[in-house]
Amino acid sequence: MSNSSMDESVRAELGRLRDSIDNIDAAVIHMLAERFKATQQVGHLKAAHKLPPADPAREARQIARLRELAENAKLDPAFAEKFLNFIIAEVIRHHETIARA
Ligand SMILES: C=C(O[C@@H]1C=C(C(=O)O)C=C[C@H]1O)C(=O)O
Repeated sequence: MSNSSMDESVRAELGRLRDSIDNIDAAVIHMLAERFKATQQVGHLKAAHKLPPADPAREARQIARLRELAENAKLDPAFAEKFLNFIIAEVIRHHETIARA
């Protein structure tokens, strides 16, 4: 294989992989948008019934569940936990804003 044809096959493979990454990123964004739609509704429900924005017991159950899912999927469970905590922190911030409104 000459240098130029090897470069071309690498470029094509990189392009295929990046197309797949772009599709996955789009799916992640759409799934997050749906999740935030649901959590906003939870925020309004909690505010209407004077429930606290955060529910640490629920969070602990979710973290345990996601860590197990991550392990089964060969994803670093510590990363899965950090990722969920990052999202939950944003959700709680939204719930606090709703409760103050
Ligand atoms: C969405 C909720 O509110 C908070 C956010 C959570 C989440 O983003 O999954 C989980 C627990 C709560 O701290 C909830 O109580 O279900």
